[in-house]
Amino acid sequence: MAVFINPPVVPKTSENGSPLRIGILGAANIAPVSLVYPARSHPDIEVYAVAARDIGRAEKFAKKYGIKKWFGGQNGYQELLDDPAIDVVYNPLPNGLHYEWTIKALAAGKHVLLEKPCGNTAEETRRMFDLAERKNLVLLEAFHYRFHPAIQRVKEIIDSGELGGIKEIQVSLCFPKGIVSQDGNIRLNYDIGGGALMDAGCYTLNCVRYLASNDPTAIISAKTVRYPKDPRIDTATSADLVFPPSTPGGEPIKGSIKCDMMVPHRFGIIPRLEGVFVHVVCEQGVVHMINFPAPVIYHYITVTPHVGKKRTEKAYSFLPGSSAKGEEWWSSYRYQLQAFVDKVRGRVPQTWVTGEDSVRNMFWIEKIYEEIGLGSRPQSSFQLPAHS
Ligand SMILES: NC(=O)C1=CN([C@@H]2O[C@H](COP(=O)(O)OP(=O)(O)OC[C@H]3O[C@@H](n4cnc5c(N)ncnc54)[C@H](OP(=O)(O)O)[C@@H]3O)[C@@H](O)[C@H]2O)C=CC1
Ligand SMILES: O=C1OC[C@@H](O)[C@H](O)[C@H]1O
Repeated sequence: MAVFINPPVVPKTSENGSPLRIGILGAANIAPVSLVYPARSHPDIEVYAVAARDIGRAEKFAKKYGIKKWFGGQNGYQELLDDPAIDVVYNPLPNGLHYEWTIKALAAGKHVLLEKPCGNTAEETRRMFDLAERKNLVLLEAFHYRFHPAIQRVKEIIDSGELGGIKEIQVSLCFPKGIVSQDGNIRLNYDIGGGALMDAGCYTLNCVRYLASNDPTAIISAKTVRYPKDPRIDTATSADLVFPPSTPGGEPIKGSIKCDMMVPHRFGIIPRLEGVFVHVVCEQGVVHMINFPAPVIYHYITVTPHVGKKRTEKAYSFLPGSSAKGEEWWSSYRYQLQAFVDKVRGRVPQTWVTGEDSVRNMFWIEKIYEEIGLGSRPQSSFQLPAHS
């Protein structure tokens, strides 16, 4: 079994007395990989509780993953938030519920690790980060891939100038039909923030902005494939964007993003697996990375200069001698958890995704939805009661 899902279990040995205790809102499919396994090898965080709408489901999840406490039923999520033993909340609810439950968690005084995308709109995102700031709490949008050394290495290569200025950045996250089940999948439900651009596309947009070290200045074009059963949902979206030049007096960068959650199989039977990459064309060469969102499973970075030898790099951990922590088997989620705990504990994390970055990412998701004629996903009507 891959080490990242079966990591060495370390004793909880916090310098601060007891480890941080984290509670999960929802027995979400992603939670074992994104949090439960990574926390096993972190000495200073314990997955302490889970809440599910159905108490039986919460109990089953808790017992399966060795979680001490569970909450369920109509008030289960709120009971978890009200538990004074809990310091941190992980929010992997459907996108359209991110806002309400993050606001409630912050109001209850908890730090929040929030799944991507932050919410349905930039306005929701801004409000969440404002509240976190007012309450002096940590809030992070879980763009886990940013914490892994591999994408950081890609950025280091293009920023070093060894290949000259950046001309074009393409980021693609497309996966074969069948991965997103069509039966009740949250990604196909408009009311709770579904859509390919929200799901996979938020990574591609985040990544192109990260590599361009900038926000787009314009959308050149965008196109989409609508879900036949609900045309408000995109099953695939692509967009061509313009970014400011990477060098003074240089040409603007062209940024292209592509996401698809239902790529048809080759000859109708063979799943296509080639659609997950970052491709950067510079003045004097090209950098290509395979599998930027799940680099621990497998990745490679090829650097092809116009003149000179092509090379292939891999970056499963930071370079020896670096002060940054990490092991070759750490997943992007484990790197992310390291940074999150560091931040909560008042240390400087190796990497951070700022609130402003998250707000801008959401702003451009909405812009692209507007461009393709689908419009933003519905903004939450939730309001904190005045006394909170
Ligand atoms: N970081 C990453 O790599 C990934 C992140 N994600 C993100 O994580 C979040 C959850 O994704 P995923 O784990 O696949 O989702 P799930 O389909 O597992 O749903 C998550 C939880 O949402 C809860 N829920 C609450 N209300 C509803 C509702 N009305 N309809 C359906 N579910 C509801 C369920 O909780 P309960 O148990 O209480 O019933 C469920 O456990 C999304 O924001 C997604 O974008 C997803 C995959 C990968
Ligand atoms: O966050 C995610 O990452 C990988 C995708 O497969 C998934 O749909 C998405 O939610």
